[in-house]
Amino acid sequence: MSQVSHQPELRVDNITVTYNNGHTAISDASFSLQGGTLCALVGINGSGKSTLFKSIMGMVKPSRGSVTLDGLPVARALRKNLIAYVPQSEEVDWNFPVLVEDVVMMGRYGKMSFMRIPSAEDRRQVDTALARVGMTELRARQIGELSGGQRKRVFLARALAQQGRVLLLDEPFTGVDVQTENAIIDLLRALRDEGHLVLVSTHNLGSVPEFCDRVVMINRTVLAAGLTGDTFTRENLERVFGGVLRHLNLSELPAGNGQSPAADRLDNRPITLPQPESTTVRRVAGEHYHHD
Ligand SMILES: Nc1ncnc2c1ncn2[C@@H]1O[C@H](COP(=O)(O)OP(=O)(O)OP(=O)(O)O)[C@@H](O)[C@H]1O
Repeated sequence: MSQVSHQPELRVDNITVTYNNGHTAISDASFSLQGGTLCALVGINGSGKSTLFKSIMGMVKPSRGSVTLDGLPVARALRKNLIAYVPQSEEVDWNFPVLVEDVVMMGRYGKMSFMRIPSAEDRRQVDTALARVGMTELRARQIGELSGGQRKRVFLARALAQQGRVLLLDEPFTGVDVQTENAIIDLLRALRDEGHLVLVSTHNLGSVPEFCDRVVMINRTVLAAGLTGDTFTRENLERVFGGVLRHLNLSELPAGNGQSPAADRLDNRPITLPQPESTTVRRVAGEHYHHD
């Protein structure tokens, strides 16, 4: 992606999303974000993070409220290819026989004619995107032959090739090694510096103050949103994660007075977001960590 000419504004206004089975996953959720921002979306399992992404992507339709980009209804913004989405890897069929470079070329489809014949520019953007995620050497491999971390890089490259102004990433750090996590973080920072709006859901709370300018905290609605130093506080973490946050030493976090950036307090400390399962092994802040 190149420097964006104009910084986008994403507005989510009072959206409510109810699935066909009657379950309301999000109620009255609102926040807005400007370009040149790297924002974390945090919340427990089932709090509605993927639902929020899917409603921004027009994949589920809110029964109330609206999502706009620069004042355009999101459907129009999507038709203009302004928003790119990197889904959770579980949502992808890995048995589908397709080469890495073809997956990345899919990011260009919205810019091609009906015949989908790639132009020199399309090929150049695919080359650039593959290089930015360090996957040039594996471009001719089948996607199903790659490791989990490599697959994540490929889908990130597909989003880069799309050249959207807004980039949504659903848990890009799950199952990746520290080196890949650092590479992804560096890339997201570069995109932010180029003026893109990057919204990333993550379970790795320890890395949030380190790399995110802003945070949106949800549990079926937006409970807090703002600058990380003001928002990623003990008080708000307790509201979002409640009693399940027993592994976090809350006394070491700021109390929520906006004075003290949480980043100073969280360096190199493993913080976990407990899962509903009774026993999980999770990589937290670069370490393998076991809890019951
Ligand atoms: N297609 C669907 N039909 C009915 N309910 C759904 C559907 N998709 C999700 N839900 C429910 O909506 C709620 C929010 O789900 P969502 O996937 O948005 O959560 P999440 O925050 O992304 O969770 P996780 O951290 O586990 O990925 C959950 O209770 C889930 O069971």
